[in-house]
Amino acid sequence: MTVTTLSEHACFDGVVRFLEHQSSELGVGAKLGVFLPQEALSGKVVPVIHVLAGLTANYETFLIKSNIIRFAAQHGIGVVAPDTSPRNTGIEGEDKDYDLGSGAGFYVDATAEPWSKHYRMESYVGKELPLLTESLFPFDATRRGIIGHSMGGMGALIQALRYPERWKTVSVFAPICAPSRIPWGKKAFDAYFGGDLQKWEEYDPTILLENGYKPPSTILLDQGLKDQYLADLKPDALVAAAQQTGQRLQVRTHEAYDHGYWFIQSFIHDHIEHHVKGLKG
Ligand SMILES: N[C@@H](CCC(=O)N[C@@H](CSC=O)C(=O)NCC(=O)O)C(=O)O
Repeated sequence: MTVTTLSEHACFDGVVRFLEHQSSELGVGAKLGVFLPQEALSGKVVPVIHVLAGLTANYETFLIKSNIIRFAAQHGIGVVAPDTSPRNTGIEGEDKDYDLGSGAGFYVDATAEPWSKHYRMESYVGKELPLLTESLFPFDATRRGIIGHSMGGMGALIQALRYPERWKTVSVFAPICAPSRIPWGKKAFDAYFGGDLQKWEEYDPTILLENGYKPPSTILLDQGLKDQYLADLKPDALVAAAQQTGQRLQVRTHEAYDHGYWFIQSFIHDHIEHHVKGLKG
């Protein structure tokens, strides 16, 4: 397996490294970002948090814009940041829309043509990437957390609900909670799954909760009330599903905040504390 280092940057006494490798799940070259805290550079095995970004973002966005590294460094936690989709697959129209194709993989394994060969982000972020990064760095496979924003929040919820054995802790910022009911989700699911409505249900966090899927630990969800996409995110549907099934979901709303990374920067420290309790406690 060849992994190429694209660049490396000292940061908070650790290192941010951007890498590229040939992904077996995606069938194309894939880029990612990694933060290695000082402890990991000295060979100590550390907990790790994977971060899933939203539409139009890439493998750099969350690391650069969220301020996560300051707090991950304080607690000696590694960070892994994948891209938001495969790139350069050759699928016609892949780069045409901001909400479908490149930059918009929705963290699902597509089953419909022409997407199914390369658009396998669920397996990439949930299986291939943890194994790859844990083979390269001293990241503890038994102490993995996952954070997501918007489309990535949906991805983090799907991972935590469908595969609670993979993750110990989960938290989300302004996630897409009920994709099968909103325009972004309908467009993506129609393309990636076609008319297979069973798949739509399997990748809708609200329906997963309604159907009794359980997260590994309490989900922390932060939502700004000035979020320009609030009507499409539907946190109330997720809350209702969690109440109905008695699932562990802690929701915090914030009057003044919108959808962007200024909001994430303002609360990322609480998310890291949430993960520290579960991963190091
Ligand atoms: N640019 C689009 C809107 C895209 C957008 O707002 N993306 C958000 C996530 S939305 C759901 O997944 C984001 O965080 N983008 C990355 C960033 O760096 O801001 C449009 O043209 O309307």
